[in-house]
Amino acid sequence: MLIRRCLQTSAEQAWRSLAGKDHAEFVTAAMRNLRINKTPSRVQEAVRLVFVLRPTLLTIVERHCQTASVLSSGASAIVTASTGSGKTLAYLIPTLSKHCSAEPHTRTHSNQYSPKVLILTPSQPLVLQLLRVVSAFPQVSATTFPFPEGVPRRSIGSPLLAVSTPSSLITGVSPMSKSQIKIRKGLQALLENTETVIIDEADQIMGDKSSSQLISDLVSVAKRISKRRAETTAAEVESSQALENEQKQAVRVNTDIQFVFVAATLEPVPVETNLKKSHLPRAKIMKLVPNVVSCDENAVNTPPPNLKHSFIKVFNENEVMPTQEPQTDGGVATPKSDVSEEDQKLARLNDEFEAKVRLLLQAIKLQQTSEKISSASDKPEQWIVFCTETKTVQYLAQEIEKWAATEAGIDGDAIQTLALYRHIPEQERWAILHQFSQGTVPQLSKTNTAVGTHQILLTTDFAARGMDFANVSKVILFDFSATPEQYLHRTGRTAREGGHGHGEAISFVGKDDTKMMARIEALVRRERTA
Ligand SMILES: Nc1ncnc2c1ncn2[C@@H]1O[C@H](COP(=O)(O)OP(=O)(O)OP(=O)(O)O)[C@@H](O)[C@H]1O
Repeated sequence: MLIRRCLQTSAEQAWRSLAGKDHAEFVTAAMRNLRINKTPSRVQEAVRLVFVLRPTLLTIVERHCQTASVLSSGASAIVTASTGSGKTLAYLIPTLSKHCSAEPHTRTHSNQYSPKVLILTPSQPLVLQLLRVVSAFPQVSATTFPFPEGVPRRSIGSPLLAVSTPSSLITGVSPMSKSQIKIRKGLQALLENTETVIIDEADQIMGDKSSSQLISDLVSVAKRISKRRAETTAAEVESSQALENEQKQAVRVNTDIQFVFVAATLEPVPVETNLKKSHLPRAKIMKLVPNVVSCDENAVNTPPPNLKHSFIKVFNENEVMPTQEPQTDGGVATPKSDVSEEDQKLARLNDEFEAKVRLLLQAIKLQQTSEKISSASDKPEQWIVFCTETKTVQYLAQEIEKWAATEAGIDGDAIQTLALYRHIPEQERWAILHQFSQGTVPQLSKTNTAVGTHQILLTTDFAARGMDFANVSKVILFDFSATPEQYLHRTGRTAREGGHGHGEAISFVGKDDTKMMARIEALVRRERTA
């Protein structure tokens, strides 16, 4: 424990020392820190890595200093910071620099396909997004797990990093059977050379029964592997004459497989009284990995600093709901309405829905007309509209297109709607994600060149977590969030760029959403006044 703390402190000092350096010093210090081999190609790669990432790296080092130092030390950690604050690079930089700079694999076992770093994330789009981020590190060999079909294993070789979803991991390690024994056996083979396991969106993964069972299996398999490694290493180290006592202990410490749990939301906000504390994700993690270190880089469950929140009520606040029983008022009975309560509710929901559609169209029109004032930029204005149900996404996509084609003063050709949801064919889904993340609108043939283009992604919670689109200026909650966590993740698709980005979240609030709105307003106010 003491050795681990020493390692952590020295790593923290090393990372902190990078933050205040000028460029030349920075490169030298970073390279020394990354302990890159002095072979020409490695030096070139290291320089490229440091130069390409330098501005981001500097802020990350400053902002996520505790995370960088804890992860460099090899300790298991829970990393929490708000959406868009740069958690991905905050865990990738120390993890990859540690593994890239390590001397040639000292502990390679028979399974040459076992990755050094395994990352689990809840959905396939996030798997691909992560691989895109990792491609900025030229020396890192990364792949999906299961390994891509049709690619010979020889050409994959020994990947440094593999990314998977919980369900793909289970299928990959045990394709024919879902029996616990087979899965654990498969995990044993997969983790043979693994040194770090990262669980992104950890609250979502720990909140799902089968995924959380998988994490528990991973931890127990990792314990067994770590124990075996420790025994082997201890025997080798003890017999070595060259190492000092302290060095021998340090080698022993590093035989543990490191677990890193990453999340923007980890506890319900505020903690639900009817939930047992032991069922909460953080408690579950701490039970599984008792020596885990918490790196709460800013308070957990907080919205990004530059995000503006607006709530628009779409119901008549003065309307009095009829009660079920006839009321007596001074002896005069109020007659019971002919229309059933259920029908009245349906009529109200219908009115609210229509009001939301009108508001959305008005907002688009306002955007289009204000764009005429500012000169059109080459990048489209990007919005994300969240709906609860797929059928609302499909309906809105059609409605906006129809409206834009006929509405006076609107250049329909300048507006592109993209509808994204879970059950859309995979090819189409990738095309939409690619188009929106690139911010390209190739098929638009604007008639009015003074008008900027406007790209509107209509989606469900399928795209609420983790998706990183650089230029989203507005998130509209067409359907209000059911929980504060859902609110934080949906609205967190804007105001990103490591916390430097600005954005606006507009929520349409129905009568049934008022209690949740009060909770969320309190959360947002708490953050503003903090
Ligand atoms: N210091 C920085 N300056 C500018 N951009 C940054 C900085 N740090 C990170 N970014 C960028 O901010 C974006 C958001 O980062 P990332 O996807 O890691 O967020 P996150 O914290 O994981 O959010 P979420 O919880 O929503 O998944 C990325 O495009 C990243 O490159």
